[in-house]
Amino acid sequence: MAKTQVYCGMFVHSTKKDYMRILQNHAIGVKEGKIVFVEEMIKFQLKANEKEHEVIKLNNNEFLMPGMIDTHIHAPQYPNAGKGLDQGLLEWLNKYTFPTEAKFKELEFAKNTYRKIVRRTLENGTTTASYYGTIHIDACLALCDIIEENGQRALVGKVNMNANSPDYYIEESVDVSVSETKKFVDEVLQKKYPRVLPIITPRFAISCSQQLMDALGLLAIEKDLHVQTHISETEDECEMVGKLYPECEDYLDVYDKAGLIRNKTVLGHGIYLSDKERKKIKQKGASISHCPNSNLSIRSGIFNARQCLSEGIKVGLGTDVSGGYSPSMMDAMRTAIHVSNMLTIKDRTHKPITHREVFMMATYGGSQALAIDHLVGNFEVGKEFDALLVSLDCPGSQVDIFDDDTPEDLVQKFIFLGDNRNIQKVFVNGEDVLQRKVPDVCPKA
Ligand SMILES: Nc1nc2[nH]cnc2c(=O)[nH]1
Ligand SMILES: [Zn+2]
Repeated sequence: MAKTQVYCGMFVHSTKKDYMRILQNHAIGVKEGKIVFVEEMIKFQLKANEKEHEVIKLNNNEFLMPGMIDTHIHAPQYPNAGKGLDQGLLEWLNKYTFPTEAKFKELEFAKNTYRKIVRRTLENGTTTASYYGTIHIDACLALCDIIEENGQRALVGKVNMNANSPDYYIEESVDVSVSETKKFVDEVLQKKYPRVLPIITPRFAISCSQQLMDALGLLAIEKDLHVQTHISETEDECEMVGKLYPECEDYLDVYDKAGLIRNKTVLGHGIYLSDKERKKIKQKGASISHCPNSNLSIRSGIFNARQCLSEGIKVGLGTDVSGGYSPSMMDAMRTAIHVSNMLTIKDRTHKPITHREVFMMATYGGSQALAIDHLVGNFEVGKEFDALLVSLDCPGSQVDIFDDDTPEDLVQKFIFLGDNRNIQKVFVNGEDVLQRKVPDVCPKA
């Protein structure tokens, strides 16, 4: 019989009550990938038994935290990460993004690129990602296989677009777009991946007709699927949506009329949402993916995370590669703080979000945003053990520790000064997936 792995030391996670709860001298028991107990070390020591337990002791400068959850990332845009940030959203899509995504018709190119982004995000501590693919079904299916092979947890969306898109990158008709999506969803579900699910992914209201969104909304309801899309990211985009859908009350209403706003819906950005739209998002149990690096890099706007959190809206963080140049959720945490600080600089009555809120949004908040908080997101008994072993004194660490640093200071220092070198192990369902032997990444892709 497999032993229960028992990690002993310091843990940090978020709960329903606390954005950041630190447990010192605690023990977490993990059996068959699941958390079976969380208790004080003294209590565990009373029942510890060599035959049943494999004890792993953390040192003083190490801690465990939940794996990070990237609620919005475009896998096919990874080749563009760190370049082409000289345009605003709509021009950027046409000049850089659509030409790159069109290349995913080529399956080998797709596979090589997807291997790189999945490895890179895992190394940076992303245990779950909600990926946008492209319109190409074969490439999206390959992305699912590669995620599975590498041991990551994910939602994967075949992108839908049948309007206002270039001739070389558009789906032929509503029928083709819907039937390809159904085929993708069915194939993914049939494969019964333990940790990969399909997500309905209309790109945004500009590139989908109402008829297409209606059909996708029906499909999501019929099969109880997740949904992801973009909303209110830039002012130009909002203006164009107003012109394209004059019969709708507002941007959210375009999606809501189609049945796309559900408790499994994650909306990217939402910078320019009205009070009424936010109220409806909350009512419907949908969520927002805040992508701060992208919002600054392509100059979309300043999202008010404090407002959404205080209204009780579920908010996760996203990298939005490649509108955001960094695939790291640590970058997303830091940049979210800076974006919120900008609001305080403009208005001193604004209460900025802190390391505690961003930690929650990168972990538990992300799991709530993707409606997978019954499975992962924190260290509750019964959940799968998706976790990071963080070491602040590992080789290459850029974090220096001082005698008067408190446990919370260590976590703060990791958020602000840490990087992937401090992430020593990445557990998904109890397995250190960085140790997996996976096919090599082709250097030329
Ligand atoms: N940031 C971002 N916004 C979008 N809106 C529609 N498509 C995209 C995209 O690929 N990236
Ligand atoms: Zn995006």
